[in-house]
Amino acid sequence: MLIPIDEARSIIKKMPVLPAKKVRLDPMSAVRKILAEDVFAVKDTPDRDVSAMDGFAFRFSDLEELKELRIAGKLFPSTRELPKLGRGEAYYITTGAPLPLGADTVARAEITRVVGDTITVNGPIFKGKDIRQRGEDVRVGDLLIPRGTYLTPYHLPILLQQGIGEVEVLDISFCIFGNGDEIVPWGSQGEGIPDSIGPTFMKLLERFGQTHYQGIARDNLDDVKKTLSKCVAGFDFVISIGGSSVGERDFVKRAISEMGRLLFEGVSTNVIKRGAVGLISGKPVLVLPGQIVSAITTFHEHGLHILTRMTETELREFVKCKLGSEVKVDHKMDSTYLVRIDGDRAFPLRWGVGLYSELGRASGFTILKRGVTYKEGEEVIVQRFL
Ligand SMILES: Nc1nc2c(c(=O)[nH]1)N[C@H]1C(S)=C(S)[C@@H](COP(=O)(O)O)O[C@H]1N2
Repeated sequence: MLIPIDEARSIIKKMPVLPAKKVRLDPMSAVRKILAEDVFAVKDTPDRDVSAMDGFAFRFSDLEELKELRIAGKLFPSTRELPKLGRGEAYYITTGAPLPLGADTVARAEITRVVGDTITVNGPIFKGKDIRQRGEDVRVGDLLIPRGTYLTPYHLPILLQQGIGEVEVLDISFCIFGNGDEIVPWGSQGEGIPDSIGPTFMKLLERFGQTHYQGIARDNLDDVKKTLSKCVAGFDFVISIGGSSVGERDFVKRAISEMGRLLFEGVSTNVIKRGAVGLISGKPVLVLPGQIVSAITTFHEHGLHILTRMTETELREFVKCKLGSEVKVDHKMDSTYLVRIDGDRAFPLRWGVGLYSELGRASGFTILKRGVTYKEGEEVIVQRFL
């Protein structure tokens, strides 16, 4: 029986889930994983007042009064002992070097003139110029990266610069398998249709932990059950692809019912309608349809919701967009549409469950009500793809 999507959502909201596993990794290894803790700054950045330019550091009031300052020494980023600035003195300083004690201004090299051991400044200057203040970028205790963030190489410099040696990231293990006598495992040389959906999830889910490819279950109840058993025994989250419909050889839902509990077998929303959710030995089993657009959208609808529950962190991203063109929903049920987001507009793409060509263009999907004609510019909620 197909149930309304709201009912499926409330079943997922209430289903028992085991808490997501986590692991502490060094920042380099944590890139392209999902952060499982808030990361706070452990030090001010910069950790002291430093020069923003190559030039000379001095007290602004000395320059105003004396016009000419005496060069008392040189300071580099490696300088440890900070000299005290005497009256009328300036220090040669390079970018990133700490200021001498008492200095409040830097004049960059281009506007200073050096004659012997003195300098004059010939250019715009004011108190505080070209200094990066301690804590200007980050202060101790600031929230640097919130949990749930997908760590990218752009997060790496802040972690490294802060000297943070380890961060906690999600470490959920996924077991992924396909169903169908016509399918051959991805990468194999045999005759048949190579699995193109399993590998997609292998890559997509890496950010949540580890992914394992269990290959293809043959179209018989025994093999589907055997495959499910292996997955459930060794992994936290099981993803079955294909064999989700009502064909004579679609066994996966029956296998789940016999081995555990099928929480729902489908929803009355087109494209994602055959996606189902079950539990075997406390492990979630997500049944994805064997059509690429259906599989991806169903994963985002049900799978990310389950992961959000397991991690107690909202992993889904919803955005309000204006429809880029009119959509007439002339299906028998509410329907899922791929969209491409451009600015604040969501442009519907071609409709279909297996349009590989559209997936690469899509930013996410929206679910629209049956029988309704949505006008261009009308607001819709889009769930963004990972
Ligand atoms: N008779 C029938 N066939 C059907 C459907 C259905 O609802 N009824 N669903 C279709 C949809 S929406 C999808 S995505 C695919 C799922 O394919 P699968 O069984 O390989 O997972 O089956 C299609 N075939």
